[in-house]
Amino acid sequence: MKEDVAKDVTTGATTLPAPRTAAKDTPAEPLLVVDKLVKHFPIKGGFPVRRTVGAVQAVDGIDLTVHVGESFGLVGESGCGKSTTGRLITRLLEPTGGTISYRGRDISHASRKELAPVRSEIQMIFQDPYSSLNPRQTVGRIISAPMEINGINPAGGREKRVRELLEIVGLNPEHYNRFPHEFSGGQRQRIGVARALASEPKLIVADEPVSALDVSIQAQVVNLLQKVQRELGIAFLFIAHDLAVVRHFSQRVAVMYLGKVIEVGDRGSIYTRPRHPYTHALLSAVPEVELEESGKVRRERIRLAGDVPSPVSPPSGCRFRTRCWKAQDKCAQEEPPLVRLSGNREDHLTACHFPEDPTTEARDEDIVLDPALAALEDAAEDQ
Ligand SMILES: Nc1ncnc2c1ncn2[C@@H]1O[C@H](COP(=O)(O)OP(=O)(O)OP(=O)(O)O)[C@@H](O)[C@H]1O
Repeated sequence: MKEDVAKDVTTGATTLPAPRTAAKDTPAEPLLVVDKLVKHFPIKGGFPVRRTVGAVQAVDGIDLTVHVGESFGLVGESGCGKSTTGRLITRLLEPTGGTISYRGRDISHASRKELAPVRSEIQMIFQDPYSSLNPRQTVGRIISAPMEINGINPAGGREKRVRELLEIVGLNPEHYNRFPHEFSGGQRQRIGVARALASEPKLIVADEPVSALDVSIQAQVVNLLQKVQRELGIAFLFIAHDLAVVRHFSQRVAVMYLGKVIEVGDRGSIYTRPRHPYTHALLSAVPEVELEESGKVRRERIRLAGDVPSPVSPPSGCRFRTRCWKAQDKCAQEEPPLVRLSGNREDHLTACHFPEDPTTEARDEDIVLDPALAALEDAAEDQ
């Protein structure tokens, strides 16, 4: 992103510099490799001496690979360990076990000093655009801070670059000296995107970046992130509980349940032929308002019984078995490995002893997007 931002001569609009990778090519080079990653938060108890009496098994042995320039979606219900995974990858948290490799280098336990060159390349966008921006700093200060920290000196100076970034994210460069409270939620999230871009990242971990926003605004911010991902070739780990948003944005998707990845694969495969009952249930729970209105047959919604069990003492074997309508004795005894099932594409892996039928299809119709997101998706497909 050191390239100068070009002015479109016909419209005068600022456009993004040339992409680092051909956005529509299938990315193959691994950027981030997560191997058997574990994060257990200790629970302290006892009196008078406090000791560890248990652990919250927030992330319990997950494998993920994000390729250069790829958008990878991580989905699952609240509490399944998505945010913890994002914070481990950005090294805001120290892993309990496993490894995180970035561009072939193990950064799992790298010191602050060792992490310094990597920190600028891996950025995070947070869920809450209100608490993630310092209210006492101007927008200019907020966005230029990563450049200062990482010693980035763009041609023309940092202020010029901040103004360019404001324009790239759809904000008025004249608002350089304004404070966060002067902006709406969507605008604040755009400031968060500009701040993430300021350090010229190769990977952005976006943790529920639109879930706090109004649906109409969500579409705009997703559109911006998609533009950034495609045009700058920045890889994204897009964390969301909303399958519709992830489908719109991500080329590959991993589904988490209680600290484990239970299914992973390319978007088409996961959404049209989910093999894990949990993925199937999540897909069936996406609102089908439009489907009803259009008179199409309504797919039966799978209602998951009960709540997600406690990550302090997760069920034996398959963690989903206590809510699964297909569970048998084997599910309590043996943890199902995450493997390719027959009939699936090579990169579609599922952890289930009794998976869904591979011929189950037309799942696409289960996913009815909010009209604003649907319009956006249509526009993206036309490009
Ligand atoms: N610092 C912490 N100390 C103890 N437990 C924690 C800590 N952070 C997260 N947890 C627990 O780890 C589990 C996973 O939390 P996490 O926030 O990663 O889930 P999530 O899928 O991102 O959910 P949400 O969307 O609600 O944030 C939860 O049970 C949570 O209570």
